[in-house]
Amino acid sequence: MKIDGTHYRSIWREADGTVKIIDQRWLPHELRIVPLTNRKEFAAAIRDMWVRGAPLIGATAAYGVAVQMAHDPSDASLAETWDVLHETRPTAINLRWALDEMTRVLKPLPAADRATAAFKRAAEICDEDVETNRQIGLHGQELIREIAAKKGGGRVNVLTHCNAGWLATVDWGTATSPIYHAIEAGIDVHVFVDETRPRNQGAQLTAWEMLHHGVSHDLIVDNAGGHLMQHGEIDLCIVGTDRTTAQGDVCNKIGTYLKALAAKDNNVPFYVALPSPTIDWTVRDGVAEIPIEERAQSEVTHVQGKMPSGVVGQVLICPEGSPARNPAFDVTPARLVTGLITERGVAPASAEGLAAMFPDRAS
Ligand SMILES: CSC[C@@H](O)[C@@H](O)C(=O)COP(=O)(O)O
Repeated sequence: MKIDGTHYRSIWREADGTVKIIDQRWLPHELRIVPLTNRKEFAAAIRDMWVRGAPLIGATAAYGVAVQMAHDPSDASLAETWDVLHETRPTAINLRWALDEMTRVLKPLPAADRATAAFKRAAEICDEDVETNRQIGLHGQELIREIAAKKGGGRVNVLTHCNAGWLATVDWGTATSPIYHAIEAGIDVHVFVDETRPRNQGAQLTAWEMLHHGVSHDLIVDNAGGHLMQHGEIDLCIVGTDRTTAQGDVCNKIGTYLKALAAKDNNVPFYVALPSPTIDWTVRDGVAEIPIEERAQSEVTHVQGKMPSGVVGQVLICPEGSPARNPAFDVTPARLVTGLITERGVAPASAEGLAAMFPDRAS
């Protein structure tokens, strides 16, 4: 997407072969672009969230494998890279999907051919992600159009959680793609952006995206969504997902489940936008089977912001020494999900719905 007239993807390869990312830890205060040059840096970039968002984590891992293949294309190196990158973030299934895909392509090749093939496949994974998200946008746009029509062409109010925007993918975003497409199609859309504690991806990233793309929006605290729904201020919710099970349970950023409960109680449609690599066909019961990443206590006890001095830093917001818990994701059961917006269309959130949409993938 464009920032101040320049088109960016969240990850790309320069003509000289260097892989670059937007270091998202500094947004919205600074647009910092950094190269990732070796496996250690790729692992740190994913673990410490220089990049984040399930599809972008997968794309970054793919390039991480490619950079490692240029350094050491042996079988041992390929296998070790799978392990090193896979352990960085346990919940987003796109990470495993991308590592498996790179291994599938590279394993049968002679070592001497692996680096070239790896960069080619990583670039394709990025391009496929962009096209997939574009398709998600076109399907999701129709949902927004239907609501606008029901409102006699009135403004459609969308609530979103975390950042499932272009920064979380290679481009377009998942949850934001329907919004961007609807706006391009002339539909009047307003977005309520959950701040999304603890790391505030909504406040720092989604609000930044909305601002730069001229999207009408309000930043809200995480606890405001239910109140706004009770008062008819939300027409639909669209969120992303880090892993959706074969029966349609949706794992996403912590707090998503509470929004889905509030939506159900207020008859607000609750949609989840996802590319097919985010479906984990090997699991059914999301609550029982998906590993939930527990992150550092400091993400809860501190918040990051720009100080009056202009320095970006962290401040303690609780008594020093108070312990904290920090589960990074939760699971919204399929029964609370109105539909899954995929690149092939909108599927009911059920085993049957997903199997009918992806007969070639479901087992
Ligand atoms: C298109 S991104 C979907 C999800 O990955 C997104 O909603 C989310 O939960 C991101 O979490 P994060 O911890 O920032 O990686």
